[in-house]
Amino acid sequence: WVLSDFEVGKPLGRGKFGHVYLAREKRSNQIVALKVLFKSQLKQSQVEHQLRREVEIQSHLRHPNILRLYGYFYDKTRVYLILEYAAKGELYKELTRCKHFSERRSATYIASLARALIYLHGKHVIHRDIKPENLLIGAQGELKIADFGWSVHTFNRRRTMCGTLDYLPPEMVEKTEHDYHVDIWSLGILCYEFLYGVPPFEAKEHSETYRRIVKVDLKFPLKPFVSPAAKDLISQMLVKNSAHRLPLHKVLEHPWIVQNAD
Ligand SMILES: CC(C)CCNC(=O)Cn1cc(-c2ccc3c(-c4nc5ccccc5[nH]4)n[nH]c3c2)cn1
Repeated sequence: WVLSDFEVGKPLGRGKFGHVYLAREKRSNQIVALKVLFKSQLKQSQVEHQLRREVEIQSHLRHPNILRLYGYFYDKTRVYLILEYAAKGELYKELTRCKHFSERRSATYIASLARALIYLHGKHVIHRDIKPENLLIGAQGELKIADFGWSVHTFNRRRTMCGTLDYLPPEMVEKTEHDYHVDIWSLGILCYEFLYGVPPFEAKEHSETYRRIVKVDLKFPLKPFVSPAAKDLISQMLVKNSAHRLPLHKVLEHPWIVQNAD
């Protein structure tokens, strides 16, 4: 691929390492999201090797709820990633607009994320940044995990450096070992945030958020009304001991998911 294969359109978003543009591949007329990364910035952040590895992993992932990486190319100064275009944009903007989602919409999203995570764990890939900022919505309203953070493999220092702490599980806050159970914790946080519009351990100060996470200080507000079944599922995922968190296949069998997910 070369840049002239594409007709580049409006910017879709700005990431830490570069911008994403709407683009059309001229021969096929296929609409894509073209992410442009500056080599200079990659070099100074020493992420070139990590980027190469993530591109390698992502290009082999095929799942309806994981944003596709179709390919990549580079020129003298930039690296270009050819990504799937998600026609209905960023999920967190939709969540902000709606304040919170219905139980049916939340359960449908959680079920598709659980299936995507089962697929990823089957490929020994954990720790996707599954917070709202990293989720996009496809043309049919389906959820797409768009891993902005390149946190595909086991270690991922990125999250603790910047971005929200709300999604960190106790074992990460306490800097102990962590494994794929972290994704079940994050799914529980996401389910809570879909239903209430805010993450469960949100606090003004980081130190207070940390304290609430390690204590699993889980409280369910009276408003908006959320069914006991939904609270039951969240309570089985936000468990301090990672081995006791509800396994992903059990999430898909939970009554709240079975009764509410499309
Ligand atoms: C290291 C590499 C393999 C990671 C690859 N993944 C990423 O770079 C993550 N990433 C995805 C994007 C991204 C951002 C926005 C979109 C969009 C999109 N569709 C929109 C519709 C309306 C308004 C905004 C939209 N953004 N579709 N696909 C995207 C893809 C940016 N970074």
